[in-house]
Amino acid sequence: MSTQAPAGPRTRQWRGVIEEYRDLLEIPEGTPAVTLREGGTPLVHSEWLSGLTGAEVFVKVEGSNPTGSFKDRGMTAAMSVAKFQGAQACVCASTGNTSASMAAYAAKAGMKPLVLVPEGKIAAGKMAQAIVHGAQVIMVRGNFDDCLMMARGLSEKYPVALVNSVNPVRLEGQKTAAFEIADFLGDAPDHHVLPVGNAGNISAYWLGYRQYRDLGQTTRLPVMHGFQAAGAAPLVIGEPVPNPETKATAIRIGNPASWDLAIAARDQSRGSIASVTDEQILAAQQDLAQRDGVFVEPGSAASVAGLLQEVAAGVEYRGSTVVVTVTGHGLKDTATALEGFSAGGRSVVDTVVDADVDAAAEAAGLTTSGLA
Ligand SMILES: Cc1ncc(COP(=O)(O)O)c(C=O)c1O
Ligand SMILES: N[C@@H](CCOP(=O)(O)O)C(=O)O
Repeated sequence: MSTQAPAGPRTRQWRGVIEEYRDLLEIPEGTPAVTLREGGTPLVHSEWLSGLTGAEVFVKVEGSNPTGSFKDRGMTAAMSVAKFQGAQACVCASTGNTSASMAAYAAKAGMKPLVLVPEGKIAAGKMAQAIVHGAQVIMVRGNFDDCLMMARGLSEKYPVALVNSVNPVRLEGQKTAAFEIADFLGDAPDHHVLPVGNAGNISAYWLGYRQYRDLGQTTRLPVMHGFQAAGAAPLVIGEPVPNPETKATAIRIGNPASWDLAIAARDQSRGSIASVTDEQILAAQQDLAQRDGVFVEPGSAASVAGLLQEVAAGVEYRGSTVVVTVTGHGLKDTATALEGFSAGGRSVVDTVVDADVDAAAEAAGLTTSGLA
């Protein structure tokens, strides 16, 4: 161990995606950043998924953003521009994460946040975020698609900025995840796997990958693999789903706003958009948590479930580089995670003992020479 003090700071502070990539973003010149220093999220090597696929698999952990999801990348951009253009209030429809993110950035910007959510279908953690950040939350008797129709209507009729991903500035912010991945790997990956709901994110990644390739920052484009929940898979069946249903409430969306952009990303990359069941999603959530130490929410685990499904079907990844985006933090929806845990046949609380060291050791199967 050195006895010398370090010469200077070991790390510089990450400045947030606008300041890190401003010259690559289409936002009005001179827009001051409303930022919580989002982005710069970990790209974690997965020994588990690499072993299964024969590829080098990395997990892009977007739950490490300030409000716990990838939405923050888009929200810093949309809210910065809205504020710069004089908006005093903002609105979004949400399955939870967009509202949590918008509420936090509205607080930072000093704007009034108005949230429209499908009644009874938002995970408790996300709802708490929106409320605690001071949003006015309106519950709608309907699904996300109804809420988005209302949010669009409100922004057309009243002076409120719409910050869902139909606002193109949101995609500008979200495409920075592709830049970060390419910067870290030194090139674009061969394959990119991610969950798809309203379809803004797959569109944003594709925008980012193409921009970097066109600028000569990368030599190739990845094949995009999107995954929807089986009960909410309009892009897979090729038509809107009037009553989408899935335990992965984040992606409980029947008529994605960025439909055409997502199909373009799929086709231009010679990729695919397929579906996975809720059982596969919850199993993948547990596996990722227990094998790689990354706890994600169910909607995020659709990407991991999708990769596992492709490997089981014999899709060949050997020798390639694969990035799997996991979009939101597991702590946002502990109820569904624990439900999935019990459904897998395990009791949530394993054991209760008296305050006694040996009783705890016995319950844990520990002996003085190791594990029993
Ligand atoms: C955690 C999570 N994952 C994935 C998605 C899907 O992203 P997108 O709507 O951009 O397709 C969402 C929101 O829809 C989400 O909240
Ligand atoms: N999962 C999203 C749905 C809205 O998506 P957006 O990207 O269009 O804002 C959410 O968290 O609300």
